[in-house]
Amino acid sequence: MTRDLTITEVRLTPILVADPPLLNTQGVHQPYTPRLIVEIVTADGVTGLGETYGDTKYLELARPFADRLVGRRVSDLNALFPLADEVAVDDSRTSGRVDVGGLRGVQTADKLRLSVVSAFEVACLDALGKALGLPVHALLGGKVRDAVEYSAYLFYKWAAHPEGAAGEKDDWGAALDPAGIVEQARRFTELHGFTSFKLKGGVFPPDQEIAAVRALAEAFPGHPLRLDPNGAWSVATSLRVAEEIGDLLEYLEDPALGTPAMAEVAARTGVPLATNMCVTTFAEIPQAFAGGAVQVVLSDHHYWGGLRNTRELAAVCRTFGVGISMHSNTHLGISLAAMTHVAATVPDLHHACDSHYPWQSEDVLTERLVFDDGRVAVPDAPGLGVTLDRERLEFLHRRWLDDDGGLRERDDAAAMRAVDPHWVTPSVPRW
Ligand SMILES: O=C([O-])C(=O)C[C@H](O)[C@@H](O)C(=O)[O-]
Ligand SMILES: [Mg+2]
Repeated sequence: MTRDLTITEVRLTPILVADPPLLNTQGVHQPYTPRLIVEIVTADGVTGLGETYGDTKYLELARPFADRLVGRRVSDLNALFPLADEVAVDDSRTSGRVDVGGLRGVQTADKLRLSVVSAFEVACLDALGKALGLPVHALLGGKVRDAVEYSAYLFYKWAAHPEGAAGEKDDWGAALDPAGIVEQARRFTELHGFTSFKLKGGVFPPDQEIAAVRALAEAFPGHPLRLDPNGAWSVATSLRVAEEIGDLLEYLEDPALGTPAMAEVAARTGVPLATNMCVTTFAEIPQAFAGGAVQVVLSDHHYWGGLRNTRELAAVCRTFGVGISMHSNTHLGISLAAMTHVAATVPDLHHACDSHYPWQSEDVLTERLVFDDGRVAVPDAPGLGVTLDRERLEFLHRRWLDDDGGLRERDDAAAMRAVDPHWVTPSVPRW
């Protein structure tokens, strides 16, 4: 039977999804965060789904890119990259800028394009898989495991968004000290069975975060622990933390900002360093690997340009004896499915992946993905194996349409100013 894989329509739907008041070194998560849902429709009426960041800078690239795709085939994945190069990136988006206030490393024109391409690549793979009756992991060469392990992503958090701010209520309560973090971790294990834990740090002075890691180690002896202050510490502080709790950590994530500082820390501690900040593009790899700056790269298919690029990154890491795992920002089930498919195909994935998904009370799927014993079963249904809930999509899109513009750009520092009007993004090193 011949199939017509020609793309006849691309639908782009920006949405706002509820996000709890999670703290990081930049500030706090907004009550709602923007995401973009991509639907690619083929001549045969098959629809593929993808998901990426929904801030304006991505939307302004996604729209002209989507126009260029009509008439092409969902199997022409390599053509997505030169096609994306045709879309101009506004210089003001990149000059001297870092992504999301610095949480995701440099912001280059290529990286912005790749962050958009990734959603289209995933949507093409989903459509192709549905057309061929194959799961996405099969299109990537086949799974080497049946379930992918994720870690509990612990955050310092407030009980609620600031008084008067929009937002959904959550029942996690506040977590602002070691006891609160341990309680959050317990709840994560009860709900989802996670056995490894990552604490988002850089929020409180290092001694308080050291105390939280010690409390976790005491409550969960022998379980893998990570601490990620998003580059908030000096080299000296990073070394002190490594000295004090290094024996409790699976790895320390981006203790200091930038490859030279990470290399300095790495040279003077035996604690492995992971990053989703100093190696976020292929161009950054040579310097970081040559300098021994990182021992684990946290991939993220959104900004590395998709699932196939993630596998290429894994191959480069393997070549240089650098470990690989996965970073996460706020995301929904389409992306969790995509992460799970690609992670299932990477043989040397030896660390549990990060995922914000448990923090997301809203989704655009008819059925949420579940963590069982901290793992997501790799879907074997055609494509990604997920189904869009069009009513939910419409509802979340309506929220985006109704927003006066204040929430359409993720800005954790601005969200913090709702509570502390004098708050500015802390200069680095903060400690
Ligand atoms: O591992 C990381 O650095 C992150 O996950 C960055 C994220 O942006 C996270 O800090 C967040 O969303 O607050
Ligand atoms: Mg990180």
